[in-house]
Amino acid sequence: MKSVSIQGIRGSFHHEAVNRFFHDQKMEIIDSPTFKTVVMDVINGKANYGMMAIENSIAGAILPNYSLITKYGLHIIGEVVLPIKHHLLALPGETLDSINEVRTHPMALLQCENFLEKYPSWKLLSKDDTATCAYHIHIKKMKGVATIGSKLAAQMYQLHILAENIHDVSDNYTRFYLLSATPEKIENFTKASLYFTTDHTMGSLAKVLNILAKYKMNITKIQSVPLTGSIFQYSFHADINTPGGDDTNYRMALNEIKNTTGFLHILGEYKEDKIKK
Ligand SMILES: O=C(O)C(=O)C[C@]1(C(=O)O)C=C[C@@H](O)C=C1
Repeated sequence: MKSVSIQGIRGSFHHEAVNRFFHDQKMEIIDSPTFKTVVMDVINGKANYGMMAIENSIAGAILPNYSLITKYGLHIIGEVVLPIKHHLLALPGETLDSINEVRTHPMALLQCENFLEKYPSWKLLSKDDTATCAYHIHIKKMKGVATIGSKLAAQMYQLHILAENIHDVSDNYTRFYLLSATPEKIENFTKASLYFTTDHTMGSLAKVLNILAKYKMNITKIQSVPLTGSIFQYSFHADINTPGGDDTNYRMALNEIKNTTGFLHILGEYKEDKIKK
């Protein structure tokens, strides 16, 4: 059976992302405490793949993860766009009145600010991941303590849902990359992740963007990341839609971009995950 390392433990949104990507295919889930250890699991062959959150539609990009991917030369072989539905979970018998502390992942706290503002007396604690909090509440029988997490976590750790769908914005999505230590050829890929630098001359980034426009490549995301070893110089990550099937235009665009960039790496060519509402 193939394995996927996730940041956090089973029942987390990373676990949900694995389920969405692999559907009915049985995968072994490897719990890993940090994004760095997920990368190490993949590099050292402990896991075939790593699932890594890269951005949230409300909170934005997880910048250090871009650097982890490039520093360790990982390949992006898939994408998951997961609707994030947050629920308030606690031991059976608890009520909104009996709760005095909420512990969960900082992203979850950020995404549920409006709900939490209604309960100013609650102590809010940032922890490693939503599912680990659910597990601890269950195993240590933590009275008066709630977490914010998924329905999967509620089921797995026998917690009750005290309040459903407490995220501020109903359209709340997190995008994840599926990572591998070796490249995998994905037939008819519809998306590519490019990583490049431009020099500090006027219009150098615009040149790259114009080439992509000329070949009708839609940019779905562009992210600048500080270039290690330099002061205020940046590398760029661009995710683009590719036509799928005939990749002639895409290849021609890459050839032209190479001439205008310091370096150009293709981090992955994979299938786009379309948002399903
Ligand atoms: O704590 C979890 O359950 C996670 O999977 C982590 C994480 C994140 O890294 O942003 C994933 C998706 C949600 O946006 C909240 C938390």
